[in-house]
Amino acid sequence: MIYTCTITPSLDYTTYLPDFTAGKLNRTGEVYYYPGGKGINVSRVLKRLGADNIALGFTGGFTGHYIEEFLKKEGVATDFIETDEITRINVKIKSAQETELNGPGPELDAVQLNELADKAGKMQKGDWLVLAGSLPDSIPESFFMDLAETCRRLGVKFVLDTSGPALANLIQNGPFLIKPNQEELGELFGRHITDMAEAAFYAKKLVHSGVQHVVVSMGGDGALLATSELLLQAKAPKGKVINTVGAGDSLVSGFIASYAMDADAEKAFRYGVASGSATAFSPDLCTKDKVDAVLEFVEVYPIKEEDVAK
Ligand SMILES: Nc1ncnc2c1ncn2[C@@H]1O[C@H](COP(=O)(O)OP(=O)(O)OP(=O)(O)O)[C@@H](O)[C@H]1O
Ligand SMILES: O=P(O)(O)OC[C@@]1(O)O[C@H](CO)[C@@H](O)[C@@H]1O
Repeated sequence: MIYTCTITPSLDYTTYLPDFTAGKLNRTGEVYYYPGGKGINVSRVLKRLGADNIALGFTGGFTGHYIEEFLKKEGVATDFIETDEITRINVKIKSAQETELNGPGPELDAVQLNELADKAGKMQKGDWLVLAGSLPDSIPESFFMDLAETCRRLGVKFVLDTSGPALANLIQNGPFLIKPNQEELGELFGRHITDMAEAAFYAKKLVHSGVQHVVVSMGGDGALLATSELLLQAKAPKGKVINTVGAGDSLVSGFIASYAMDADAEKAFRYGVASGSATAFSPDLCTKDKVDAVLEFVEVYPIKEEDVAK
C-alpha cells in the first residue's frame, strides 16, 4: 500500500482574476476550494493515475471535514487524526503572477504524534510512505527521524518532499526518493543554484550520501534524476500554463505510480515529469488522460559528465 502523510494539510482557496493589486479591494472572479497540502495532492494524483493509497495526517474543524469529504468523493481513502485546531486555509491568487498565502501548521501534542507513529509502525515491507509538505517547528526533529527509521526497519520505501532543516536531517537515513526543487536543493547546501549543471553536481552529492533517487524539479525547465546508475535530464513539454500549484506533487505521484508498476527509474522519471507538466497545464491537478497526452512530448537524455559543474 502507498501511504501519504500530510502533517500540514490545507484548504486551498484558489481564485483567478485578471488584475490583482496589493493594498486595494480586489473583487475575485472564479473561486475554487481544493483540498491541499503536498501529501494530499500526491494522494489525489495517485488515485487519478490508478494507484490506490491512504492519506494520513492531521485535520480539524470545518476545513478538515471539507477535505475529508472531498477526498472521499474522489475515492481517496483517508485515515486522518483529528485536531482541535481548524485546518489552515491557503490562499492562491492567479493573476498575471501567482501569489500564495500559506498559513501555519497545527500545534500537535505527544498523544497525537504517537498515534501517527503507531500507524506507521503497522506498515509492511514493500509499502511506501510519502512525507510531504511543511513540517511545523513545534514537532521535535527526532519524531521524523524515528519515522524514517521505522521505514528503514520495516522495508518501507520512504519518499520525502519537504524542505528546511528536517529535509537536511532526514536525507541521512537513505530515503528512496527526494524531490527538492532548485531552490530547496540550494538551501540544503547553503547556495543559490542557477542551472542544470550545478543542480546535477549537488544531486550527485546527495546520491553519494545515500539517497537512492534524487529528482530535482526546475519548473518550466523540466527536471533531473540522479541515482547511483543514472544521471538524466528531462525537458518539460511546452503548453499553456494555467496553474503550477501542485506540479511538484504531481511529479512525485507520477514517479511513484509508474515505479510501483515497473520498478524502472527512467520510465518513472519520464512519467513523473509528464504528470507535473500536465498539472501545470490544468486548472486543478492533472488527470491520467492529460498525463498520457503530454508523455510523448517529454524528452529525456543523459547529462554528460563534462556538463556537470565541478
Ligand atoms: N511552466 C511549466 N511548463 C511545463 N511544465 C512545468 C511548468 N512548471 C512546472 N512544470 C512541471 O512540473 C514539474 C514540477 O514543477 P516545479 O519545479 O515548479 O515544482 P515545485 O516547485 O515543487 O512545485 P509545487 O511546490 O507548487 O508543487 C516540473 O519538473 C515540470 O515537469
Ligand atoms: O506550506 P507548505 O506545506 O509548504 O505547502 C502547502 C501548499 O502550498 O503546497 C501545495 C502545493 O504543492 C498546496 O496544495 C498547499 O497549499
